[in-house]
Amino acid sequence: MDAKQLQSYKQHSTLLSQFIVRLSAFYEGLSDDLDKELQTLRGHLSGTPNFTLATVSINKLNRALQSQEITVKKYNADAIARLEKSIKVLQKVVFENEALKQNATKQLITLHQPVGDLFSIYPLFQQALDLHHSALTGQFPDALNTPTTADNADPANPLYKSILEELNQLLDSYAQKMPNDVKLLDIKNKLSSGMDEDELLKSCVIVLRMIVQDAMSEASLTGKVIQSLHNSLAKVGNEIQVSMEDSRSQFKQRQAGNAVLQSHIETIEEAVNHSESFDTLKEQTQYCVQNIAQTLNQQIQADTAGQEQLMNLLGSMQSRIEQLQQQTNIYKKKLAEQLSLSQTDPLTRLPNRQAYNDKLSKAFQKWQDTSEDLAVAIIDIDHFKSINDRFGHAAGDKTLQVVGRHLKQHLSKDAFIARWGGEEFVLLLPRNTMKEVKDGLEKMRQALSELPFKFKQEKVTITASFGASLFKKGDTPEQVFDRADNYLYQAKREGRNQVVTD
Ligand SMILES: Nc1nc2c(ncn2[C@@H]2O[C@H](COP(=O)(O)OP(=O)(O)OP(=O)(O)O)[C@@H](O)[C@H]2O)c(=O)[nH]1
Repeated sequence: MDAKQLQSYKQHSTLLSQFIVRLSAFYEGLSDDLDKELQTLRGHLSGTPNFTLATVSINKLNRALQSQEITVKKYNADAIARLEKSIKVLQKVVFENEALKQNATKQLITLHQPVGDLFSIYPLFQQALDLHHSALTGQFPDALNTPTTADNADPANPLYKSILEELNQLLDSYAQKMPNDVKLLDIKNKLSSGMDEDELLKSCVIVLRMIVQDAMSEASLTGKVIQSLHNSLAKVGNEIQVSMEDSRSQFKQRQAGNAVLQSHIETIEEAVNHSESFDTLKEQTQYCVQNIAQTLNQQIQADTAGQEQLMNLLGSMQSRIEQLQQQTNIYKKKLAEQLSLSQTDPLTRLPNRQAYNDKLSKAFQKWQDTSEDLAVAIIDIDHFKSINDRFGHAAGDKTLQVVGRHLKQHLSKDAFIARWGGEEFVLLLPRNTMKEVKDGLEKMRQALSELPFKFKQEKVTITASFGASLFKKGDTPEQVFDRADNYLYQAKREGRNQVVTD
């Protein structure tokens, strides 16, 4: 080897050593054993490289890297499984947000593609993070290819909107229970004047804490009532036990007394049969009669004491049972109130969706049994958002109350109305032909459009769109509801303020 070749060889080996040192630093962090060996290798190659020792180190690293490959594959598979799980959870949470739901589905499809190396997992994490970020803030990063909004708490974001609505409804129901609660009033005020994302989250936490506390005190009250019922029943049980034992011992005493009486009577019989003189007979009989009178007296006393005891016991049992009845009545009333509260929309005081579902299942059963006509109608106030936007949330609330009352007033006795949610109401109309349903809804619609609303000195016309459908053979409640809902959207599409039916 000449000097030139030697020089070139030295240059190559220095370059290679530097490259290996850099590459080894890049791979640091995969495992402690690898890190140690990589450090050793870097030591052998830095300064004046010692290739003999470096070769030993490289051989060791080769073996270690082979087993690391399996670990990395497992790590990738685990990470993908976790990502999939978290996106599926997210999908359930954002089920009302079409854009997010679609992005989540796209992500799931990407996650099903094979992932080879360690680095291709990072973009997947990045996408999942973006998706979660969008769900939390309503912002859609460019990576998700969806429109972005500058404002985190974009009021047009459906998720933000639905959280606001839910919060509003919760506040309404709690405001009835605690009309003077400062925190609730504060949240209500902030809600009506607009909330940013931070405030919305803080308010949700406060309301959640309130719900948990309420549920806990409810449970503790229930526990106390049950405990008190249990104690009263245990006392009644003990008293009955004592009374039964007393009765048993009284019965034994009476039997003993009867035996004494019997023996005195037998003695008299004996005396009558065998006495030799009248005086002896008289003496013996007198003695026995005295004993009989004494025994009878004792028995009468014991009976009276026993009866008094029994009367006392019955008296105390009666008052305890009355007490129990009072307690159970109070509790029954409370349960009935709770049931009615849980089935009532706090704002309009109309039955809520839960109550509608209960009523529907009964009405559906009846329709199956009797085949009597049954219709479902859905009513949606037109451009309701603009009432909120122009006159404020409180005006929107008032409108919902007035419209709810108006609709209820126009219903026949056996019809049922519930607030479905937001600005939507749902009706169950039994024993009406389609024509009768349509005529009735038409009158309702007409009368609503003539109601004199006035906000901030401005006269406002409120109208609503109606969709209705009759149960037909083989229908499920969901199918009828969907048909009515489609008619409602047809009414909206065709200009609003109209009724569309089968
Ligand atoms: N004040 C108030 N507003 C509510 C309540 N529930 C829902 N909303 C609002 O109702 C509005 C409904 O708006 P959209 O679904 O866009 O419908 P819309 O403006 O009625 O328009 P169309 O239905 O298409 O005629 C949203 O702005 C909700 O915030 C509530 O309890 N009180």
